[in-house]
Amino acid sequence: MELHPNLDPAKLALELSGKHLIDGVFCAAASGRNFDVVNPATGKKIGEAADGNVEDVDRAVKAAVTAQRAWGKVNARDRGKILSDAARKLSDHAEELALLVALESGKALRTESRPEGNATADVFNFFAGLASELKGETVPLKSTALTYTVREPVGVVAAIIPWNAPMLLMAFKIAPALVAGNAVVVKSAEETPLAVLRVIQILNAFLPPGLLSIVSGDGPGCGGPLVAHPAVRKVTFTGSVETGKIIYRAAAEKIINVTLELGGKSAMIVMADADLEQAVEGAVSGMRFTRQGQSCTAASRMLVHASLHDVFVEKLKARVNALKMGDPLDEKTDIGTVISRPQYAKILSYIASGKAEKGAVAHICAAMPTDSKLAEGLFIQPVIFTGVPTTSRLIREEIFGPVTCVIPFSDVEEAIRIANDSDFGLAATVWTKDLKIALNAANTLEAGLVQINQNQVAGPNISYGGVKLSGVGKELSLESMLEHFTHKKTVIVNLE
Ligand SMILES: NC(=O)C1=CN([C@@H]2O[C@H](COP(=O)(O)OP(=O)(O)OC[C@H]3O[C@@H](n4cnc5c(N)ncnc54)[C@H](OP(=O)(O)O)[C@@H]3O)[C@@H](O)[C@H]2O)C=CC1
Ligand SMILES: CCCCCC/C=C/C(=O)O
Repeated sequence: MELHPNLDPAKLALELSGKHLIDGVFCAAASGRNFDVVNPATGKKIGEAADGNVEDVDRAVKAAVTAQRAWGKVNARDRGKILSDAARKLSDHAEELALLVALESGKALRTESRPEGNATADVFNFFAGLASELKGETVPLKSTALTYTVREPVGVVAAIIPWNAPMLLMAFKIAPALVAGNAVVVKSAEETPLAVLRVIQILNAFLPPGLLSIVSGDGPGCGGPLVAHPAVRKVTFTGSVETGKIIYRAAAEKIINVTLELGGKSAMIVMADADLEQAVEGAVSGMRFTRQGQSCTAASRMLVHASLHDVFVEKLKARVNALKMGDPLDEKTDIGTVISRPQYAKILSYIASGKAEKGAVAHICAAMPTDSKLAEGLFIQPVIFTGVPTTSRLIREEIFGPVTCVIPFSDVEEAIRIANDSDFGLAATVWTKDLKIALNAANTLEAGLVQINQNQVAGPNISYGGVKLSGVGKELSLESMLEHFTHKKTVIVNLE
């Protein structure tokens, strides 16, 4: 199979190996140690990442403090212009970035990694265009005083990112932070350090040294010191609830603001009058089967009116069965692998516990790849469970794998009750032709994002973030830049 003759992702991975990017230059870890980066589709090592520790973090943060002082004084529109030029460069490199992320994450190039590369550049473009919105207000306090507010950068931001959409979720954080006048130090996820390092390298060509650094390393040894560093004045994080709590506590010690995006157990409610074909398509895209379900918004609880339940399940099975699992770099592949051995084992244990539930039926879909090169690949066949009690861990816990449950309901009230009976509250969808039912459901669902008759947002400019255990704060909107990456300062001038 001859693929992308001018771009060799294996060569790119090796070139990026064993490096942080601190203060504008590539450097090795202070400890001299690296850890392996593995292609989850083959089990083979593709490179190494620098194993960062407190020393690396301290260098990155100190460089950020110095760079931010000057960057914060650059006119906002000029910062926006710089980021807009950088976004264009990211677009030029989108295919290379897609190949790298496909290689290290196992996400299929056509369905997942290429869209991620393009969306990453788009997020930078979006925030670059918002630079003029960094404005204040005048306050009618009294006629003998001029009272106004200004938006000031918070200073140095720590961005701790996951592996499921590493470039895109990093862009959610660093694009608004930089446009708002901050410096950023990123800690990448151990599984996916390479594509994001290349993104940071590309951006650094446009930015002053030290303004945007990236360190790789493990969570407690590298992410921990970054969050705790006295000069870090804001933390923005996407990942698990457990790590989110650790970060929230550490931020509380310093009384600094955090944004936490901690995943979900999103409900998709298919009412009796729904357009079934549309709902089934929404189930396939919403569950993110093409990413092995490794999405925080995955529609992992499908509540379907009892009158449609059986036919919905049959249609969904047929649709998922048609997806091709295989080599992530092959253009014909729909579904790649899961990310790592621990995640693979965790997902399989959920599937086993689901199968052991009384009354549960596991509908296994899509064929495993047969290519011997992929024999060690972390492929899991999508599973659609039916007959699972709503008390099951399958329905209550985030699996972050290609596993969904279809749950029948008999009336709208029951559907809403089941949907809200969750510790999470990130996203939900409702499928109906009845506008009144749709809007009532939107009003009562406990979720940060509710979509009606669709399961995909077109692009940035939504206020994205959850309630309950799904996190605090918003991303991807003007509000996220203003509220989470600036302080509002009030100035009162006595005119008497
Ligand atoms: N909301 C979402 O989009 C995501 C949710 N998850 C959920 O989390 C589960 C586990 O995945 P996992 O990768 O372990 O998630 P984590 O929350 O552990 O990892 C996310 C990021 O946090 C870092 N980290 C871990 N511990 C600390 C710490 N003490 N201080 C600072 N940073 C830290 C990680 O580093 P390192 O890579 O070194 O561990 C990684 O960069 C998944 O099954 C899924 O349910 C996971 C990813 C994304
Ligand atoms: C649904 C709103 C757009 C945000 C997308 C963030 C993606 C996260 C993920 O897939 O895990």
